[in-house]
Amino acid sequence: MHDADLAHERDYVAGLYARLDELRAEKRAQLAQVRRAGAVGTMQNVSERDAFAALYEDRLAQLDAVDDRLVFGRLDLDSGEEQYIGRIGLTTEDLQRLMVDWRAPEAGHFYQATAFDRQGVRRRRHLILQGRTVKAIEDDVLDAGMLADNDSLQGEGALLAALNSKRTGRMSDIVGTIQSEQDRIIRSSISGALVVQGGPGTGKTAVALHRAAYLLYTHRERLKTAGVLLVGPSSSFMNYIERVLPSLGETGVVMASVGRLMPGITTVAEPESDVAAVKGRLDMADVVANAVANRQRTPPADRILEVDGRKLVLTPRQVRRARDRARATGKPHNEARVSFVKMLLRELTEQMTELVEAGNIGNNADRSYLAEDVRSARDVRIALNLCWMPMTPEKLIDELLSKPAILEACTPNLTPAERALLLRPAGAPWTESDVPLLDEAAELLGELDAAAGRGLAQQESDRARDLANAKQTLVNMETAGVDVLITAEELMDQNQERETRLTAAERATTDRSWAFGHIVVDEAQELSPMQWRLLVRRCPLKSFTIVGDIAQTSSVAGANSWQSALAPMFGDRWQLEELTVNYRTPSQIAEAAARMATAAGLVVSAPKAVREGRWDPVIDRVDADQIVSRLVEVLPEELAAIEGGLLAVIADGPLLPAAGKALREVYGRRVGTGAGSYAQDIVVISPREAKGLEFDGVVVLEPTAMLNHEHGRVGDLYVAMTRPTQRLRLIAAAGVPAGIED
Ligand SMILES: Nc1ncnc2c1ncn2[C@@H]1O[C@H](COP(=O)(O)OP(=O)(O)OP(=O)(O)O)[C@@H](O)[C@H]1O
Repeated sequence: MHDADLAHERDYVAGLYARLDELRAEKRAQLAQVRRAGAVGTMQNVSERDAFAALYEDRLAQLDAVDDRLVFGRLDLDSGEEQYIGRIGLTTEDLQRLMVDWRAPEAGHFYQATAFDRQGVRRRRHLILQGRTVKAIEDDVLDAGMLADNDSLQGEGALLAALNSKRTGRMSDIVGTIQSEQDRIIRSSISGALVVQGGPGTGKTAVALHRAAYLLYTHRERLKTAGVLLVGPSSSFMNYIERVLPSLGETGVVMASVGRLMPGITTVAEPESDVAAVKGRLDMADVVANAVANRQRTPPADRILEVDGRKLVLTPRQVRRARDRARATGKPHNEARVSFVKMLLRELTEQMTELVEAGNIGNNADRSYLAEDVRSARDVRIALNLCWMPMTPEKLIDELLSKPAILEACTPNLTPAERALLLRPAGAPWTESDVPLLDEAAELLGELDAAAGRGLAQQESDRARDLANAKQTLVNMETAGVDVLITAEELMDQNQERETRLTAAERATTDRSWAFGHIVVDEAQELSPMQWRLLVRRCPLKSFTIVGDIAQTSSVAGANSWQSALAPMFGDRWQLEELTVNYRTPSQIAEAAARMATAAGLVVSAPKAVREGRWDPVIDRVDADQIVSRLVEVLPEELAAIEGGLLAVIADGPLLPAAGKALREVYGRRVGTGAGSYAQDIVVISPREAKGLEFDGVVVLEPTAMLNHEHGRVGDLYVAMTRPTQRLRLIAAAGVPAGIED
């Protein structure tokens, strides 16, 4: 019976792939036709042809991206209907449904139905594919009545197969095996802030990515113009996850690490965690505001300005009045400067006119040229700039952090020690924790070239023009013999969508005022209050998915509780969901990590591990000068245990370079160190770099150093111990942390 079922599924799945190929061929033919039509010159212009080509290219790219594990499930419903669930929706030519997109509402039953709450499902079938062939099927029979005539019940096999597979250094999607507690979160409402708390390995990152894909599918209208931003802790983490969304057929998500959120600025990690903590405090917003106000100065005494051999006087009172009026406009510094300058120039021109007229009584010549003389006089330009200097965010923050006098003037609430932490050489590289300061400055300074945005009337006339172009394009296409099944409005919207999608990604790097429709934040516990402030500015609707684990916080600027982290930006308007099952780490290792963390005083939500491992954690006790040599000695054993999988050596401080050097001597280019090296099979990294990643085997060097490190947090060791999917080894000289000594 099982064989018959398998044969049936193979036939069906072959049919799905045949349909996919057919659609691809169709789109390819349409694309070729458009290109040919363009080449013979019947197009109105090249951009119209390109617009049509882009439409087909997009569809083709989506169809190409879903080849791997195209279909993964089938539901047998009480109604007798059978529904296949896959990466995209497919229909026959005459619109009979062949496969349902996993994000469609009816596909939710595939992930949520249980024997207690069947939701009209009699049987859920997992299809496990190898290439395009069904290799195995596994059934969850939810309706007891079916059990009698069915002997192919195989429970959680698909999940376990996925979990036991070797890691590649890149995350893959979990669309075929999403579990019900995860699915509930993925499909929850878009409005407001949703916090997903979960211990290590509970699928928080996976859930965050699938949720982004779900939201784009379900709220396409709303999100196509605004876009979704996905924020992660580091660029190595972004590399790790970057393939997941394309594999789900989504390319409309802008992905950025927290250090990349200020357009045009590249950053390094903040080397000192104490510095990060001060820069991350919310009162830094006041410091930046003070720095801006500090650039709006009143001269201490009258200033004499020479214009064409005449002497004008600029008084502190005049400057103060102009400053107050300019501030009262409520505009940012650079834009308010226009009012300030205009007012003072008017007053100085009046003075100049009086002086000129005093020497030419009775002569009523036109004196309008005087305004230009005053405006362009060197003395005037210098004086006005000194009173209200046009500023870029980079210059403002660089000077704030490098000039002790400015720093002191702008930080009345900081202690001298805190000020000393902030001080750095002029022109020093920007760090991740400078980004929120730069962003705050950009907000308060405004555009240097305060060009007005496009007016409504302009937008309307643009739309009318686009529509006329789209109609003409369709006429041209039909004349050229292309079978056009689309209206002019659809074509125009499609083009605008494409434009905006490109623009959403582009504008994330060029326009800091872009407002996203939704923001997904991963490893959110690491964010400082100032980073939160920046993110909320990027999504004024406050539509957020926030995932993280408070117990894994390693940044000193990060959060101790969701309540304290979110209250300043969200008040109590956020909802908490929890993930409770650990899919990554075998139970022996997960329990050891939780015991260690609890003994060290950390409150952990220790999730239940979904599987047992083959090994308990291995602990080696050695002398301090033997840590690295022991590592080299045991590495062959560790590599053999994980049979060609990925191995990470996690260390901190001087041990990190020492381990990298020693291993490279033996294993050469197989060893990668630092960000971007996850293509290698042996990786030597710090706990911070390991955050969010996973490996088949992990060796932790000197665990107590991660606990007792001056700025370290228990979270660092907890992160390190919860990275493996198979095996964990600790090499310890300075004692074994409480909770795991045997
Ligand atoms: N439903 C699932 N089906 C298959 N694999 C899953 C499922 N849920 C999670 N996983 C796998 O478990 C591992 C851990 O997931 P993920 O990295 O998303 O967890 P996390 O909660 O972000 O972990 P951490 O906080 O420790 O970084 C990944 O390999 C992921 O693919």
